[in-house]
Amino acid sequence: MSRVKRKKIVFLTKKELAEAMADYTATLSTKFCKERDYFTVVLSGGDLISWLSDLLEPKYLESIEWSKWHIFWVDERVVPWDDKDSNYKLAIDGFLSKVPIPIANIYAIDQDCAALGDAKGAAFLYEKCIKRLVNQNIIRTYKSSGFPQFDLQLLGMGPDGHMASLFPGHYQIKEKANLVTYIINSPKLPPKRITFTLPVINCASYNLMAVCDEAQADAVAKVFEDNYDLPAARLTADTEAIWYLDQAAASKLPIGH
Ligand SMILES: O=C(O)[C@H](O)[C@@H](O)[C@H](O)[C@H](O)COP(=O)(O)O
Repeated sequence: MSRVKRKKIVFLTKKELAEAMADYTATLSTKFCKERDYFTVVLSGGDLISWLSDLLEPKYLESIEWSKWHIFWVDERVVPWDDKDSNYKLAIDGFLSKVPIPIANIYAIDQDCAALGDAKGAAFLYEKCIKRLVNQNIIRTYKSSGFPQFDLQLLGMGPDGHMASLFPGHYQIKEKANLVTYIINSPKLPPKRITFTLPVINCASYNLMAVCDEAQADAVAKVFEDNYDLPAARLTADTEAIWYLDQAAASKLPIGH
């Protein structure tokens, strides 16, 4: 399994963090569109989507090869697509409806499972969708493992140290065989969710974890002490695992860290 050491950059403001995230994403878009004609991007929920709005600036809007983007979710709440808690809805409303990514390249969870609250079915069908795209070579595979390798994942962390829907003390963090798993008693509401498993998350070429605000500062400090009880401390990547923090989120890191 990939084991790159996590890096970090601390930004003075959220605005600077968002600008840097847009620049990072645009640079990787250029790289992967040139190398393989596709750019596979994995989103999470939470505040992340609002920070992506810098990509709507004309300099990016006009230069990015949006038609080559393929969009996935590292985790999704199993609620109807139009529910206020849906990560799909959040991303569509805040970002995806404003850029020319073909709708066929946006891979939401199965609509019926979402409407019925069928987390197990949603996880099964999302895994099937990922495997189909691996067979079509839209998603690469990680070395010889056959695991999907996404180009860029944009992640967030909760104050308890969860990432995606992998929560401390819940067994999903140990899942190694499946690509996608599910939880029906998530400590963060809503309770039913699907999530990529840790091996899939860590196979990605680039993982950018963006964390702002003081509520996450204790968890950030524990992650950088390598406290692996926190799922987010286990984040690596094939090429780069980078943490973008604002000053408040970084405020409990030891001086000089
Ligand atoms: O759907 C979700 O709940 C998530 O994808 C989750 O993993 C999120 O990324 C973190 O909880 C950070 O959320 P905030 O950005 O809101 O702190």
